[in-house]
Amino acid sequence: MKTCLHPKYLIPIEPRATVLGDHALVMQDEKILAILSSAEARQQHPDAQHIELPEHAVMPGMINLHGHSAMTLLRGLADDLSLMDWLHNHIWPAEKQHVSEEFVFDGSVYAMAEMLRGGTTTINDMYFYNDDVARAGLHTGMRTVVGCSVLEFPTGYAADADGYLQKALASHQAFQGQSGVSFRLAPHAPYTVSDATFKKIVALAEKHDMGIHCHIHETMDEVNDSIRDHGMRPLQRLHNLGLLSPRLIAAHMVHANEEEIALLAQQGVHIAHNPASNLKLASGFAPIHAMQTAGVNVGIGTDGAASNNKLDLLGDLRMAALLAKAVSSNPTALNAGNALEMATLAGAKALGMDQQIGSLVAGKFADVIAIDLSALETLPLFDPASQIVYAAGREQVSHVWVHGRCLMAERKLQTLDEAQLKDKATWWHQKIAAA
Ligand SMILES: CSC[C@H]1O[C@@H](n2cnc3c(O)ncnc32)[C@H](O)[C@@H]1O
Ligand SMILES: [Zn+2]
Repeated sequence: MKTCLHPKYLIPIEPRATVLGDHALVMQDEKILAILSSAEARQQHPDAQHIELPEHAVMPGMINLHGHSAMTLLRGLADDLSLMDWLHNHIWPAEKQHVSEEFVFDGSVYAMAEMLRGGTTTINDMYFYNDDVARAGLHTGMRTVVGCSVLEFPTGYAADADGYLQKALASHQAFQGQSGVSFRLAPHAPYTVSDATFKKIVALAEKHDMGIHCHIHETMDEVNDSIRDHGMRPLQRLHNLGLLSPRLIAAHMVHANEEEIALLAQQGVHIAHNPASNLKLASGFAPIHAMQTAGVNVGIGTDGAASNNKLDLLGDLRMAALLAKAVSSNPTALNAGNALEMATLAGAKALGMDQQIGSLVAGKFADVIAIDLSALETLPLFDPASQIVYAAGREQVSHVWVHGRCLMAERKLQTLDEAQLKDKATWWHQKIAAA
């Protein structure tokens, strides 16, 4: 099947800072077939379904580089706390009581519906019950990278680190060959994973060619506790254990000094920046501009809905751009074009998927979104990239395709029933509130 999009503006991300007018994007089956002038597209592809998007910008679907999808069901359960208080006294007890296969599937589907409605087409997740996160991805059609969590302590999912690792490898094996779903090893954090387990993870990641996803340097407490317990900062400890490499996505990295930024660049580590969660938990201000200047690849994430509390990548992108300027005292830091790249191609690079997604280039998967810029809030329109990053809201995302499949048209989800999803969320609320 062939579909031709005719938007007002086409923002392919590659080549950098390009905005095309009077151009069309041709999708065939799951791939991008061509980008060419609108007139040529009509002439060369008369048999295609032609979709007119006269007020819209079309760009690659956004990549949420760090999330815990199922935590939508815990949204608003514990607010206005520091990370350790939030985790130890509220979230981990709630997870112990409620997290199950059903919880993870329902919560993940719900999160994916919210993310798709906001123009996110790929989620790099990290949670428990790997198979159920993967099933949620297949059910919704969202491109899903399942981070298979590893911790030293028992949960309802596994008894110990080896148990989590076995489950990770079993999930990786079970879904081999399924397009749209892949797996990474996800040690939770330096303060919940031992040296021995980190070493096993490095070896397994190499053996099975898997990426690694870990919370690192999220708070100053984490850094100080590591100096107390290990005699060094977490990043140095992970470096000594061989974890720092292009396989690694370090979520947060709020506290990084100059030497650590140089080390991240040298080792090719990717960063998932989570501005909203970092602000809400008062974790700090990540030195994103310094990292980018040093050559570190930085993508953007929402973190979970229990610490954000939205899964609104577009909103968080605006926050990231504003914060980058304030933190570096430099108004040119993270301009609109670079911000869009952060939410697309940088995320794809971090996942090792930049040959498949992250920009609108012939041969890549057709993960594409359209944003209606005709709203009162986004006029007058001088610069589409500026308007998307600084002025548009996620509710202006009108259409979403993943793998060439239309998952939202004119803001209506095509594969999911919104009323049913809301009923499920209410059911879970009653169950959790009653406990
Ligand atoms: C093992 S992955 C899931 C695990 O991580 C917890 N979590 C969610 N958000 C954060 C965060 O920002 N820092 C550290 N840990 C977080 C989640 O509740 C799960 O227990
Ligand atoms: Zn997180």
